Amino acid sequence: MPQLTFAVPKGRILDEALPLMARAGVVPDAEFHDKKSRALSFACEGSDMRLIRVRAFDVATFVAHGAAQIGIVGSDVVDEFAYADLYAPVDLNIGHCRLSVAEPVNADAAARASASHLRVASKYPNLTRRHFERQGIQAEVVKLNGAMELAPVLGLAGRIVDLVSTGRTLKENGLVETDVIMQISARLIVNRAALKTDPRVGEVVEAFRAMAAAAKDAAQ
Ligand SMILES: Nc1ncnc2c1ncn2[C@@H]1O[C@H](COP(=O)(O)OP(=O)(O)OP(=O)(O)O)[C@@H](O)[C@H]1O
Ligand SMILES: O=P(O)(O)OC[C@H]1O[C@H](OP(=O)(O)OP(=O)(O)O)[C@H](O)[C@@H]1O
Repeated sequence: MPQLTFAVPKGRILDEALPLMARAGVVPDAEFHDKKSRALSFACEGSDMRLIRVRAFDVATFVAHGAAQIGIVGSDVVDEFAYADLYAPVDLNIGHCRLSVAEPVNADAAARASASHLRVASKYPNLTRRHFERQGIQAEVVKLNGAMELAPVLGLAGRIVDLVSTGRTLKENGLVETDVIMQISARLIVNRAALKTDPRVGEVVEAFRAMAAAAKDAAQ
């Protein structure tokens, strides 16, 4: 059997995910923690699994295409892509935030209510379009990869759709949250075909399921 590949995101979920992974038996080798290392692929202790560290959106792409069989990623990314080949069986209860619409504090509420078309800056074009479609509004999405909060001030878009946790970033950039589109947390994801054909994938899912259930019991 070829080596299993587990994809993790480089960003902020990783610190919270590593202790959960360890409880499920997935422990990267020492090189993973070496800040000077330029390696992107790492061995795991006590197993022949390989860990790859990639950008959050790319975790879903690697897993959906079967290049990695397992991964960890925010449900924002899972829902934005909606890949048919990707299955998200375990809520890891970390990386909590929400996807929201925001606009300048001093925005004209009357103009907003009558708008049938608007321009929105977001890293999530599909979720953004879908949200406004449900309200009968055709949204033109300007795709940005970060610092969405700058778009209204600079006239790039009237509103933004972005992740919010404490709300500090919105506040410090003169924006106010107007709608919550969805609550988000990190998920274990697997490639559906790999889950069907490779028993090792199911074993990893069960280990994470048991770990998540034990964590939930401990929290109650
Ligand atoms: N403020 C936040 N609070 C909690 N979780 C967050 C927050 N921002 C993002 N997340 C979660 O963490 C995931 C990764 O976010 P992060 O900001 O680390 O990546 P990124 O900088 O957008 O990624 P990349 O650099 O690959 O584009 C998001 O997809 C989301 O699920
Ligand atoms: O509500 P808050 O607690 O302020 O968090 C929200 C911020 O966190 C995320 O950005 P991040 O810090 O990951 O930077 P980036 O996405 O712009 O790289 C998100 O895109 C917001 O900008």
